[in-house]
Amino acid sequence: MSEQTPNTAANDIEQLIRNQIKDNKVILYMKGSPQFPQCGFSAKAIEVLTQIGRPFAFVNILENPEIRATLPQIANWPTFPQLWIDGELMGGSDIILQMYQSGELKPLVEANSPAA
Ligand SMILES: N[C@@H](CCC(=O)N[C@@H](CS)C(=O)NCC(=O)O)C(=O)O
Repeated sequence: MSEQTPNTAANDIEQLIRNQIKDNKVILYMKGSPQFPQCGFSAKAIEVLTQIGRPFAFVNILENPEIRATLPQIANWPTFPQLWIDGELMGGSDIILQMYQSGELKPLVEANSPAA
């Protein structure tokens, strides 16, 4: 039935996101790419993760409008970037920076991402 299509599509996107978060222990949803962040907040998150120096996955939400629309509802967090570690949302760029400065973030990333 055609009226089921939107819900089915939304469920597919939600499942895709849940799989990304499950399959990638450190994943950043961001605007642009690590090489070319397209927002100052995403650039700040990348600076921190680059300092930590462990591999991480990323999703460019500018190229994935469905993820951009759906993730904030799943996460209950309205903005990007979003850093997820081991299935949990850490937060956006302010929290990422705070956690880095407090010394909390580096060991957490290291525990969830082996050196390349
Ligand atoms: N203080 C926030 C700033 C992030 C923010 O305001 N992001 C905006 C502009 S890049 C955003 O994602 N808006 C929703 C959208 O563009 O979909 C943080 O710590 O991450």
